[in-house]
Amino acid sequence: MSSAGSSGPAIPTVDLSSEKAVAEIGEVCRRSGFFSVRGHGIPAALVTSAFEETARFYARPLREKTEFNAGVRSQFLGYRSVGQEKSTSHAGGEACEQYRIGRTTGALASGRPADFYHEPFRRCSALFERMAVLGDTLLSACAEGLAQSSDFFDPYLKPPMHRLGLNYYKVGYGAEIANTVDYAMSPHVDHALFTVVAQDEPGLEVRGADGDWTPVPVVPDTFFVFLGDYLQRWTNGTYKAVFHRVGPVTTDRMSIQYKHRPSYSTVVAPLDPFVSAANPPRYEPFDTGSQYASLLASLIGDREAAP
Ligand SMILES: O=C(O)CCC(=O)C(=O)O
Ligand SMILES: [Fe+2]
Repeated sequence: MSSAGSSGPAIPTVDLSSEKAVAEIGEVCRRSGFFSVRGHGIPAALVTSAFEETARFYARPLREKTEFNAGVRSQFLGYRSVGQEKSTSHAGGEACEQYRIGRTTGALASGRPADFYHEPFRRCSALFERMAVLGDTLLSACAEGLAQSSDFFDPYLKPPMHRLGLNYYKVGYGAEIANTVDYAMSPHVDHALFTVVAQDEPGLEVRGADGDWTPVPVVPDTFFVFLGDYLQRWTNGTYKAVFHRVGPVTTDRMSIQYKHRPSYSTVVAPLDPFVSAANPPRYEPFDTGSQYASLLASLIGDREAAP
């Protein structure tokens, strides 16, 4: 395992093409829950074209972007305008424009099909598919790192509800929505097994076990991976979920975040191998269907355009 990062605790880098990768991932998920990956096989040109496509979308006039508005009927796929997502830590909103692609579930009444929301994002959709394969590889390694079989989590991902997020942080967006904090996205833990991030400019920061924030550098050909709530909950805290935020933005910035997620309505609670009389469940069950959907509705509201 090598290290990258100019300040704060070093960020370990795992080379996925190495035989040691599985052991390293297991170790780092217990220790801090975050690491960089290289040797992942996703072409740099695909990531570059996904960023270019994202920039082209955000350069469109607002009235065109709002045709793709996220809401209950889109199952929160699509466009979230600046500040539309409320902060969980201050009175304002998140100082960025956002977009989500992913599949919908038949368990909820759907309006427009997911294809409609993917239409402006052909390259990002191709990247999404590659990320899902990478996500499966990482999840197998996470399982093996827990001394379980590589397919241990597979029954909970049939079908998965992965998401690709495309965020744009323009300088001044915080002031535009009268935020009184200087960071651009509030500290939070993701509702996911883990998240894989590409940034075109630095800005992402992660909180370590010591409570200090570490900036995540932009390193060519690497992605940054951090664990979310669901793996911490399933493993009863053996694996660590990572608080993260986006600091003050001094240069326009984009991020692409891939969230590896279980199927709709999976109830995530500490699993048997991680619970005993000496180690009782430390987390309540969380329903990734109804509980997750009402959380999104409370944070994002419903601005979906009429079909
Ligand atoms: O922009 C980033 O780097 C991270 C965004 C994020 O944390 C999220 O969308 O959940
Ligand atoms: Fe996040």
